[in-house]
Amino acid sequence: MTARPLRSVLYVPGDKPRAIDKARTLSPDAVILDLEDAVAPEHKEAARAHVRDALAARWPVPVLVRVNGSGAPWEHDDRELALTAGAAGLVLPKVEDARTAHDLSLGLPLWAMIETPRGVLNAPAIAAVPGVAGLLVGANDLARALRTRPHPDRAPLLHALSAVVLAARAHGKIPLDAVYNDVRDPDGFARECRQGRDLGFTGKTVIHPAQIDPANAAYGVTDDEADEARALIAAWDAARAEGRSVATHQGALVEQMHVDEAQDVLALWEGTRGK
Ligand SMILES: CC(C)(COP(=O)(O)OP(=O)(O)OC[C@H]1O[C@@H](n2cnc3c(N)ncnc32)[C@H](O)[C@@H]1OP(=O)(O)O)[C@@H](O)C(=O)NCCC(=O)NCCSC(=O)C[C@H](O)C(=O)O
Ligand SMILES: [Mg+2]
Repeated sequence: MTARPLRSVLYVPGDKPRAIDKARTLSPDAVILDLEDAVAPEHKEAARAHVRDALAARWPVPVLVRVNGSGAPWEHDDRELALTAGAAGLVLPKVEDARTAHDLSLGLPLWAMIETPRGVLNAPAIAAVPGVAGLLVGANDLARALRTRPHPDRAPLLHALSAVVLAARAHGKIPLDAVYNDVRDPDGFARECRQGRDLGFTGKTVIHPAQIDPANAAYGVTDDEADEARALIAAWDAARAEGRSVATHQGALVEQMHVDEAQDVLALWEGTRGK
């Protein structure tokens, strides 16, 4: 369980000051100011200036910066900006090996994007790097690199999505699901959020204001779910008080891991109340 909820993480193009201002008024659990693919080469420098200004302002949530990756002409300036201007973390695209993640863990939490076949294969080693806070799936780049074709239930990507969750969870890191490109398809978005949550992701990266509340709902906890978690814990406490090692709740076995899960649910509920 994360100390902070990360149900929705909003990408905002670094060269769009109006969108950056708007993001400050929205309710994602974190924001990524993007200097990479959302910004055309001729706008990179202006974007860096907008991002620096944005980081100087007050934000209600953590603000990460996605920098251009290794080999790009902007990589050093972008990293210097993220390090000096107050970003809460650095999002690094197309991370393919642990060495890169290690070398670029420069004092800021590193969020490694897994979006190439080599990145997926090396995801466990990348997640194991101490400075890595989490793994983000980049499904557009990954689909292109794998030569898969679009599929409504993401069947061609399922092995990679699960590999990212497995790697992150094995090392206590946070897995965040990929963006959903069609910002005018709420049903498809909700379906993909449910799938991502079922697969074990902590939250979803999003690209449009309209995707924030549905992601928060899909990855959040309802009052009924919180009540259910409390009831399960009460059943466990009663059983333990009677000296029993296991309990049942509504006919189903309850053991310590179910209680741990219920406590995670309550922590998320507490952390997102009113948000
Ligand atoms: C996807 C968009 C290009 C759609 O833009 P548009 O049609 O202009 O949206 P709207 O007119 O509906 O916008 C309404 C208002 O909302 C603001 N807005 C839009 N998007 C954002 C945002 N992301 N953050 C904050 N505010 C936003 C607009 O400014 C309008 O405001 P106002 O004028 O005041 O009413 C557009 O949504 C967009 O650019 N989204 C972000 C794209 C992005 O960041 N892409 C990069 C990350 S995803 C990626 O790289 C994939 C990954 O690497 C992979 O490989 O998969
Ligand atoms: Mg990408």
